Amino acid sequence: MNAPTGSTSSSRRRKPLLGGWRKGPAGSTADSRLLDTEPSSDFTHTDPWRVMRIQSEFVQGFDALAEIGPAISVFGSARTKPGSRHYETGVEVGRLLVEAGVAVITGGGPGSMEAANRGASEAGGLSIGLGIELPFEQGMNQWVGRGVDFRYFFARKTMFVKYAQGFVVLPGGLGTLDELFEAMVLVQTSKVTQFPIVLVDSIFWSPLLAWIKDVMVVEGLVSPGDVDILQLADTAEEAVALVMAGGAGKRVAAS
Ligand SMILES: CC(C)=CCNc1ncnc2c1ncn2[C@@H]1O[C@H](COP(=O)(O)O)[C@@H](O)[C@H]1O
Repeated sequence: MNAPTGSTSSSRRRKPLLGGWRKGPAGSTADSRLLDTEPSSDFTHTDPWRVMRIQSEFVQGFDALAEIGPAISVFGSARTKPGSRHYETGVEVGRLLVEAGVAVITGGGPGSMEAANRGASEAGGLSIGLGIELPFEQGMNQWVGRGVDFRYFFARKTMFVKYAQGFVVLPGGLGTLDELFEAMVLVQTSKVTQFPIVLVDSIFWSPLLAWIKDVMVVEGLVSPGDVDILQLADTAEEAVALVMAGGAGKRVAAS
């Protein structure tokens, strides 16, 4: 990009400027163009505009969550129904986490997310939902006390990790596995440390763990030690005890 004068000489060629001024129509300035009424709103669908929106999601998330104190993120199926075994375990996990002194963060949706928010809210704790815009309108579950809505999965996923000191993962589908494997990779690559990941319900998770050990480890695709990134629990009590043995428990003890 040229310097503001628009001139370059071959003998003293200027370095390209990052973020240099761009010449607009004659007689216009950045200010005047900003204040002009746009003839069309198409610009709001361009990538530079999206970058601003993405940036605003991070700012909004940081603002909402920076001061929540110790917290644990709870993941699990959007499809479990109240009264089902997995839903009731989720309620119990939410309640016990609050009793252990931490805030509960979920995806803010239905099913096991709602269950964990419900347990946290009924126990009088901070119940957080990080909602995601989806093609089918869902809305935040009614047990979310503090909600933040996201358009972009990746911005939302940053918040789950950044503001929690561990994950409890209830049985779930693709969304739950996506969140679980992202966390595993962050631990495997030391992007996060002291970050317990606790899977609840050995009947549900054992086949996946067996496949990791018997296929991935045997083929040399992951290290035997990578399996230890995950801990297995069968009850809400066990899960909360394991997850609180990490960074969240230390923060509660220190406060
Ligand atoms: C009934 C239905 C599909 C509702 C979707 N509504 C949702 N609202 C918020 N987060 C969601 C939703 N669906 C998936 N997720 C994300 O993916 C996980 C659940 O996906 P799944 O049901 O396991 O695959 C949750 O932990 C959540 O973070």
